[in-house]
This record gives sequence, structure tokens and C-alpha cells, in this order.
Amino acid sequence: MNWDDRPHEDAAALAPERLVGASADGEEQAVEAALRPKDLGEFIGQEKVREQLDLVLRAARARGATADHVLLSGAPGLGKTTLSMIIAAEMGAPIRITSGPAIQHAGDLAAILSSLQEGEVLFLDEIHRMSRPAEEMLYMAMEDFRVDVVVGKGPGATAIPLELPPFTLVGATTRAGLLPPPLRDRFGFTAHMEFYAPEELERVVHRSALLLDVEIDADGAAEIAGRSRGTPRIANRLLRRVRDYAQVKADGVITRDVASAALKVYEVDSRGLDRLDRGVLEALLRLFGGGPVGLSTLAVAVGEERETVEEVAEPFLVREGLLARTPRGRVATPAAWAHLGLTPPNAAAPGAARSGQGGQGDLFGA
Ligand SMILES: Nc1ncnc2c1ncn2[C@@H]1O[C@H](COP(=O)(O)OP(=O)(O)OP(=O)(O)O)[C@@H](O)[C@H]1O
Repeated sequence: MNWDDRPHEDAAALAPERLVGASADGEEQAVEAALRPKDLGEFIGQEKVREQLDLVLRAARARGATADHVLLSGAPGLGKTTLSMIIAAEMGAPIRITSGPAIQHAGDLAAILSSLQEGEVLFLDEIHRMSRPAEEMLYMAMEDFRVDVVVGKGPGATAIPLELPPFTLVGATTRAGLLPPPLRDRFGFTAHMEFYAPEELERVVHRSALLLDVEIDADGAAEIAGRSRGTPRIANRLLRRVRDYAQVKADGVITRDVASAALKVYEVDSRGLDRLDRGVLEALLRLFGGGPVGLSTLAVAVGEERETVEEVAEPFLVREGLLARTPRGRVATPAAWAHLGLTPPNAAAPGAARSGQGGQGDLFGA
């Protein structure tokens, strides 16, 4: 692959305002700030990452040194920003937060690097979206704590070396495979963040409910966790919407029934699928007998852009084992038929799919 051909598209931009979308806008980030765990002990799940990071940070502290550079990879909303703040807090260091798309020129990066304090943590979100010249400057900065600032243009241009204080770069990316190897190799510690297990998300929901001063029982937390697509950000967001419902329509307490009823209003079903996801599955099952069908045809049937189906709906459907991408086209799995309460054509009378027992009414139930 040519590294300059890396995709720069942002799936969140294709379907903004999605309750089960994993990205957050600025407004939501402000709300989230109050819910962030402050140290490794408070950070839920990701046991291996926590254990390894704990060692890296303790050892650096014991040596009185700046921690090694850390690369965090994983889907949006799994806690990469939170972990970078925890790294700074555990090291007793300040943190500077920026992102790849904000650094389009090497000069932008030079300005940030040259203003860092000794030991400071530089969090670079979406590091895979940095410009090539900035990336090359970063190689030297990470390795030698030095950058060459080019002054002037053309034959008269001169590179002036600039010493930097030791710092810790925490890079975050949703696509570690897209980072050029020279950049990846310069991180002393790489952690891959996994989707969270339902029990871990239940703990996230309980913790957030406590901070938001919302009463919730174990079943209510389990119901929200089960619909949160393995992602703490989504769990926190669903909790806030269910809290609203509980305040307006119930006595303020979140139980399983309250959570199910609230999420039915918001069209998030029992597996965390929203209207777009179900639209894709329904078209695949009802119109194309479960496939195989080409992506473009499927997208037209759903009334969405090809990219929206491919980048917004499909990744979760594939992860959930509801849809498979095959060389012949998209194919529904038996689990998809079961989830929508439909019977596959070969199991029913010849012809189209038909509703099985249960049908659509059960989708939002507990
Ligand atoms: N392990 C965790 N325990 C408790 N809360 C968590 C955990 N991980 C994430 N959260 C909560 O989820 C929200 C999103 O986390 P965060 O912003 O760190 O995700 P991110 O991976 O940086 O997302 P993005 O890639 O979009 O920047 C925050 O409110 C945070 O408090």
C-alpha cells in the first residue's frame, strides 16, 4: 500500500447524530469529561492493557524518567483519550491534546513540540491522519528529541536543529495497520484496546450513574450495557437518554423495563442495532432473500449512500455475526434471520421471506 493513499474519510461524518455512533462531537466531549476515570484503578476493563501500562509507568517513575512513547489503537469511544489523561496523571505530568488532522504542516508540529515542558504528555489523536512532512518530523522528535526547522525556501533554505525537552507521545489511532512502519516502530509500548464485555459495560454504567446521581438497578444497567455495542461512550450516552425517560415517564429509577421502554423510543433494539442497521438487514432479508447481493444494490434498496452502508452500518453487523461480506456480495447469516424474527426462504414456503413467530415486536424487548 502507498501510505499516501491512506483513507482520510471519517465514518462519523457520514451519519452524524446517531445515538449508537461511536464518535463524539465537541459538546458531548464536554459532558464526557465529568465521567472520565482519573487513574488506572478507576479505569474499567482492558485488563492486559492496564497491567502492562501500569508496569511501564511505574518503572519510568522509579527511574525518574519520562515514560516511553505509547501507541493506543482501537475503535472510537473505547477510552483512548481517557487513558492518555490517566498516563499524564500517573506521571504527574501536564498533557497537551491535539490531533492528526489539526497538524497539516510540519511547522504546526514544530510549534507544538517546541513549547512542550519537560516530561509533558503529548496526546495525538487520529495520528494516522497527520500530513506526511509532519510525520517525518515526528520520527526524529520521538527518537532524538530534536527537530530540524527549515527556514527559507528553495536553494537558500536552511535546517536549524532545535533541541526538545524529553516528552511522552501518546498516539491514538483507530487503524494501527495504516501507520507507516517507521512511525509504529518508534513507540516503546503499543496497546490494542478491545471492545468491552457486557459485564464491564455494566460496571461503566453503574459508575456513571453514580456520578450523574441517577438511581439504577442491576437489571437496568445490564439492559443498557447489552445495547451499547461494546463501547463505553455509547453506554454513557444511552444512560443519559434513559435517565431522561426515567425522569419524565417513570419515577426516576432505571429498571430493566424503564431502560427497554426508553430505548424503544430511541429505536435502539435489544442487540444495539439502530434504524439504519435494521434497514440494511431488512432489505437484505426481505428483498434479496438474504443475499448474496452487491453493496451498491443494497445501498439503493435502503436509500442510503454506498459509503454509509459500508462504513457506518456494516462493521457492526459483521462484528455481530449478522452479515458477511463475501466475494459474491453481502450475505445474511442465520443469526440475522433469527434477530428480525424472519424465516429464511429455504426453510419456508417457496418464494419470499415471511415473518416467523415473534416478529418485529420482540426486537426491542429485554
Ligand atoms: N475503561 C473505561 N472505564 C470507564 N469509562 C470509560 C472507559 N473507557 C471510556 N470511558 C468513558 O467513555 C467515554 C469515551 O472515552 P474516550 O473519549 O476516552 O474514548 P476514545 O477512545 O478516546 O474515543 P475517540 O477515539 O472518539 O477519541 C468517556 O466519557 C469515558 O469516561
